[in-house]
Amino acid sequence: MPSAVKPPRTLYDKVFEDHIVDEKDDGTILLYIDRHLVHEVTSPVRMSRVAPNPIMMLTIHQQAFEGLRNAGRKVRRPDCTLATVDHNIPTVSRKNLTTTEKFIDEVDSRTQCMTLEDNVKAFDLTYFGLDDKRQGIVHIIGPEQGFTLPGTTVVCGDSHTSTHGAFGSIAQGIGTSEVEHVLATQTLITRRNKNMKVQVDGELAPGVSSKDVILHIIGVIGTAGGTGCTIEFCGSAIRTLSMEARMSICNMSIEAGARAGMIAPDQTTIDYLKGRPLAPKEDSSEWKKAVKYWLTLNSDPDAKWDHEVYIDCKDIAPTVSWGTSPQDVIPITGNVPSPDDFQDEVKKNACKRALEYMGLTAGTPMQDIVLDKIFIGSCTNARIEDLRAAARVVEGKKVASNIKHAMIVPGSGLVKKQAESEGLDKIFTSAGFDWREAGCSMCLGMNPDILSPGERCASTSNRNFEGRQGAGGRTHLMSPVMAAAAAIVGNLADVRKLAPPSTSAAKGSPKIEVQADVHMEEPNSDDDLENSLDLPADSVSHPSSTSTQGASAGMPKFETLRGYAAPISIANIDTDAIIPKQFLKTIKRSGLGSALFHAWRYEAGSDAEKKDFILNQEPFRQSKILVCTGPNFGCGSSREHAPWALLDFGIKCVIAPSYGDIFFNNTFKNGMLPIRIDDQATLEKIAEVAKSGKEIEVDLPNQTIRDADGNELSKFDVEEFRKHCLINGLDDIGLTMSSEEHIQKHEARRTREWPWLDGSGYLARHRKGPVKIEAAAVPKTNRGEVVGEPLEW
Ligand SMILES: CC(C)[C@H](C(=O)O)[C@@H](O)C(=O)O
Ligand code: SF4
Repeated sequence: MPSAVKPPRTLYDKVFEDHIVDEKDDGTILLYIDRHLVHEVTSPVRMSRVAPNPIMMLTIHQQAFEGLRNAGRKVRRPDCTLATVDHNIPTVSRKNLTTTEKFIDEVDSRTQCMTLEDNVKAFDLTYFGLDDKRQGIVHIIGPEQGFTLPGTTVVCGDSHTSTHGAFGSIAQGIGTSEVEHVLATQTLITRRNKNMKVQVDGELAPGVSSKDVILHIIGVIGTAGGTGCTIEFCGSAIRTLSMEARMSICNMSIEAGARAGMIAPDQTTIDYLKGRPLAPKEDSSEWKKAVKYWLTLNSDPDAKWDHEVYIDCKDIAPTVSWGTSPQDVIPITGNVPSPDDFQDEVKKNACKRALEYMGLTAGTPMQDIVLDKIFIGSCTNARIEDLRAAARVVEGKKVASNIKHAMIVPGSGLVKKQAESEGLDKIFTSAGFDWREAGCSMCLGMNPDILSPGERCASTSNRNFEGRQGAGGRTHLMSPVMAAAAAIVGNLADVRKLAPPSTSAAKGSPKIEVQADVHMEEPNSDDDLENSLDLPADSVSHPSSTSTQGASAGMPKFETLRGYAAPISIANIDTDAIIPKQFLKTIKRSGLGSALFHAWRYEAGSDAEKKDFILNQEPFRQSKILVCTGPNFGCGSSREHAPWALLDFGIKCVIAPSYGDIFFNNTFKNGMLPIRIDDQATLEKIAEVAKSGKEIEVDLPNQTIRDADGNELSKFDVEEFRKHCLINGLDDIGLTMSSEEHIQKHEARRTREWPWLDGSGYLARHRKGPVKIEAAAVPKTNRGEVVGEPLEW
């Protein structure tokens, strides 16, 4: 008889299993999503709908919400969806704010924000707009409001969704196609991640914070170290950290290549959640039931790990980045490394390239590096605790005269308000800092806050990619106290020499007097609520009479692809490089081919092509395939604009040793095929054929790559479900729609076992539970044609 005893499981396994709606034999899983955060950049755009019949190729460019409208679909769980604007918005004073339209000067940014505003009204979603003091970076406001809860699944069209894993939730970034899928079905088609344990033990030294811990970890395991994994951070050092510090760590799991990061909930988690507006009411029976469940969420002692990493705190110093990848880190006491310090060729070349971009000479002491700008902000480090820690360093001192601009950008309106109530704004402004409104700001510079070419910045953000904070800009990543110290000294600096050393990460460490926490505010009445949400009174009701029947749209089929293949040999090509941020302001998915690899393809500030870039040479201008011999292609941001740009250029297939997980997923959603070839010699052989300018053939049905004469170059693996969808041009949403019964069953269990997860939006009291979707028996295009065989879940 099979034993009823479950094998030992990890925290991830436990939460994952509690969300499985349905599972297929090949390991494809339909996962229920408890919490969906939405922002303006990745929600308006919808994948192009392409009719499967090549003669009638019809491409319709729709917005995500527009796609729902056209298919007669609703947002299934408005009560589990929370939207805000953060990436595009100016961070200048909002004193004169009247409307978004008048406030945002830049046309494309304005359009993106206004499109979201229209959509949240039409679909009845909770929205924190520019005039709402709860507005802020999406990963700051979720936890702040108690929207993020332990044991939940959380998604957002944003890679740093990993932040929310600090609560013991499975929190993953998704692409725009998946955003639409979640809006329509409240589920995600996914697979199990591998389990990786990163155990950090010991005591953090003075001046060392959680940011140093995560930078150090990434330095050790590399930016592809966590590929395919959920990392659980554990160990005595992690246990002592505050929730804010844990969030900074989980936030950068994505820079470690992981799908998600998690920390088991404990008393610190529970204390943080007490009284948050969207958490169950303290001392209610729901709260007690929730706490009991939350405390069961930890890894069993004998749980099996796919990878284990052990870190001793005594090895962690205040850490800064020197290069253009988050793995390029070094203690502040070190010197700029040299290519000769690296053994393998790929790393030597990456170092050479990074030093050139960063304008650095090997051997220079890090503390001799002179700065131009300081940025304290971002979803990694713009919480109240970060600002308190930075203020302690800055108090009574002045920003160095060589610093052109030092900005503090709080993560949310409530962080800003709290900081002001503690007088932190005064400390910063007296020192010469600019005190701004909440938003993503110079973390990626989609708004006017950017670096000019050649400018060097000490930044508390999470990415130091080429051009990340502005074309030609140079970013050094570090903790808030280190950025504060750098502002005062004018160079990269060691905070331990400057401030009374303290560990900003330790629980209960703030030395500044804290007034009542304004994070707890909740609207008093429905009128208040409707005013602050900027919703017309009648919009807080009720499903319209629109049919919920969803016709599924098709995708272009992928069978055999023959064409020129462009060889590239760079490691860690991030999606910022594939398509820089200035091209993300579109509400369409088309026309992005000209922006592909923009900084590498064109001379700075002009349309003139760089002759040596492969895609500017014949016959590679006509490439249909890209062969990248460096690992971790498409790492970083979740922007689906990256596959859209490749596709629009004409590239439908990428061959590489490994990929960023979100990029890998996004390609399939667009009818593209990413192939993993992990044998380097085989890959080099394919790249050689590509380089010779001869065509290559990728045969998906037979999973074979051939040269132009039909000789086999390699076999490749592809998951059965994905292959089936590609060959038949199937659209995921249509497939999931046919699982309505399973979804309803899960929702009934959810209401029974985890009642606090229902109706958690502020508008819940007006709502009557999930919006029912009806099964579409056979997937169809939005013009009614059947696409491929229906696939049962
Ligand atoms: C715009 C968004 C897709 C992106 C992300 O996913 O990370 C952004 O937040 C970033 O940090 O680059
Ligand atoms: S990484 Fe930067 S741009 Fe991306 S969500 Fe966080 S703050 Fe915003």
